[in-house]
Amino acid sequence: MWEHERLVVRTGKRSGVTTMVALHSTAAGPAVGGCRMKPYARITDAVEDVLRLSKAMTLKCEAAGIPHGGAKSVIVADRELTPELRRAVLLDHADLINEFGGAYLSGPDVGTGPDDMAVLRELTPHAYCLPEEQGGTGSSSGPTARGVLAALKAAARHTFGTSDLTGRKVVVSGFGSVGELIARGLEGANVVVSDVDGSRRTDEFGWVEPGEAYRTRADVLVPAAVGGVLSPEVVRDLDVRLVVGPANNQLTDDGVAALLEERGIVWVPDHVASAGGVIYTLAREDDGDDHETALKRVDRIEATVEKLLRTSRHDLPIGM
Ligand SMILES: NC(=O)c1ccc[n+]([C@@H]2O[C@H](COP(=O)([O-])OP(=O)(O)OC[C@H]3O[C@@H](n4cnc5c(N)ncnc54)[C@H](O)[C@@H]3O)[C@@H](O)[C@H]2O)c1
Repeated sequence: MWEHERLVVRTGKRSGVTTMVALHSTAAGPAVGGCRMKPYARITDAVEDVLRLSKAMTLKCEAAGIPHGGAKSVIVADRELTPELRRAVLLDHADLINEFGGAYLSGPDVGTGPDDMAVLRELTPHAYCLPEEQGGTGSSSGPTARGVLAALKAAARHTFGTSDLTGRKVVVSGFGSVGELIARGLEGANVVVSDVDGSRRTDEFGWVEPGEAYRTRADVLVPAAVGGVLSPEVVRDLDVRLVVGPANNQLTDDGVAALLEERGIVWVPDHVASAGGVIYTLAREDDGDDHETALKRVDRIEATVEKLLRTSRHDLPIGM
């Protein structure tokens, strides 16, 4: 069923590169969502991605109590982007954002960062998270990681009877900007990390090869890389009691939530666990909150998760 308000795909006049915006919903307010830049095997894969991610943003805003709807944009990086071409693509994308007249507010996502937002801002006011020296709040990875740790606290209390993870084995799959901060925040835990990029390996934490991360016996699994990682086959082999992480759209389809539940694995939906970044950014940039006040808003994810797990069907005895 088609449930999006708008999907616009454009080939940029400066760059010749395809970029797109999916507006899922503006029912609650202007739609927010990051701008993802990556290669896709087929253009239809990019369309599928932008549609799924934009819907997840609506769910994320709703769960976080933010008066915004969900959207997302994708830049199809189907060729090498020299600095000049990257700039041209971003300016083209800014034109596309302007076509939405403020109904779509963009920020960084996988493949883009605060410097890219500054380029967008040259042509559109609807870009968030500019570098701090340019008056923005910069990368949202810190608040996102903080939100995941808040979710983990509530989920651990629910699953293990205590939020203290001392001695518990935690696998963090995706040792990128958010994954690294989560790993560092897991004080006392036996943290094992994994990444397709072998250069990310460090003596600071244990290491597991990416192919093994989802089969490793542990207490907690933190998906912090890409989406679509929890398929029926993967869930069958999971050997953990709790899954909570920032990766967007972790399930290959909604039915996988029931499979997790059947296996007695507590799963915190990613749209709840990963909301720290958007909560913090809007608190600072729209509401004018100071840093500490905005972080307190992020910390409320703990209470949200506590309530969710108390009332959801996931509230079942652990069967492992
Ligand atoms: N950064 C944020 O504020 C934010 C907010 C909400 C959600 N998220 C989501 O969290 C996830 C991580 O975001 P990030 O900003 O840390 O991204 P990132 O690009 O900094 O890190 C992702 C890491 O995952 C690794 N990776 C990619 N594919 C992998 C695989 N199959 N197995 C293991 N590792 C793999 C990459 O090499 C990289 O080191 C993404 O799914 C993102 O959409 C991020």
